[in-house]
Amino acid sequence: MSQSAWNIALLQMDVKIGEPERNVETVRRMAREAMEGSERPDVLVIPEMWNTGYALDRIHELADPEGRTLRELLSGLAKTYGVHIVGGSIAEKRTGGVYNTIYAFDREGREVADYSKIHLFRLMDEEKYLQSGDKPGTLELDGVPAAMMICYDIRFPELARKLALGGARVLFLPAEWPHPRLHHWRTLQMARAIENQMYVVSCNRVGVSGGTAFFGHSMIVDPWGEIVAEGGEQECIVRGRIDLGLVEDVRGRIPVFEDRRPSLY
Ligand SMILES: O=C(O)CCC(=O)C(=O)O
Repeated sequence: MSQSAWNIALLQMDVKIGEPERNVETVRRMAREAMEGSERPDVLVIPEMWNTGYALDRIHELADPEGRTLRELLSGLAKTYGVHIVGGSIAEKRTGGVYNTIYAFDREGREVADYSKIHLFRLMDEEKYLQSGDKPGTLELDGVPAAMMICYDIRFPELARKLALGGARVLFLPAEWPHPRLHHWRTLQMARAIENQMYVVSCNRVGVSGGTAFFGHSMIVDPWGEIVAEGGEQECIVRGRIDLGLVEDVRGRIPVFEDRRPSLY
């Protein structure tokens, strides 16, 4: 089955640094709230590192071993509500260290994909505490090819292009992106959406942690670069509907992929 449209709900939460249990309660509450009302979402998206925040100096003690507890939680929520979940990213402990990893689940609660952030953000010392993943993030939901990146990854156009050439029609982007780079955040998502003619669906956190203020502005950008939905700076659920047929329409009108000259650059 290939779906023609999705209702999306972005759980733009305030992540409490170093308090996984409180953050679990927030995710449970916001997932429940997202499912209320007439426009039931098809997909829920959660921010980056939502279990721990950037408690990097304690990350080895706080990270979820193999992501076991949180994978069970997210799978249970997906099954209970009959919704796909792109489970933000979590700090998870594996052999070799702590990874910043997205797990994704389908409406039956089956784990369908995982992706560990491959570009670690040196401005926030990630490379000192985290291990980087070594494969791009692809998934399929309702037969729709999609992709996953995390926060800083959006600065790497080569990665988004590779995922689009691989067939992705929607790019999911959990993030913890702070002030003062709101202009970069919005512009980079619009650019990736326009140049790859795909939806970009991001979920950023809000709140202040360790002196850093996170601005939210979770977004859904369509393949023309138009903003379908955008959050403010408070904790909230950002909702929007995406028409998956628009991807083929835009790709047909301006055939960027066919017009590429990769032998020249
Ligand atoms: O690239 C940026 O400006 C922010 C990236 C970031 O905060 C992250 O990857 O966690």
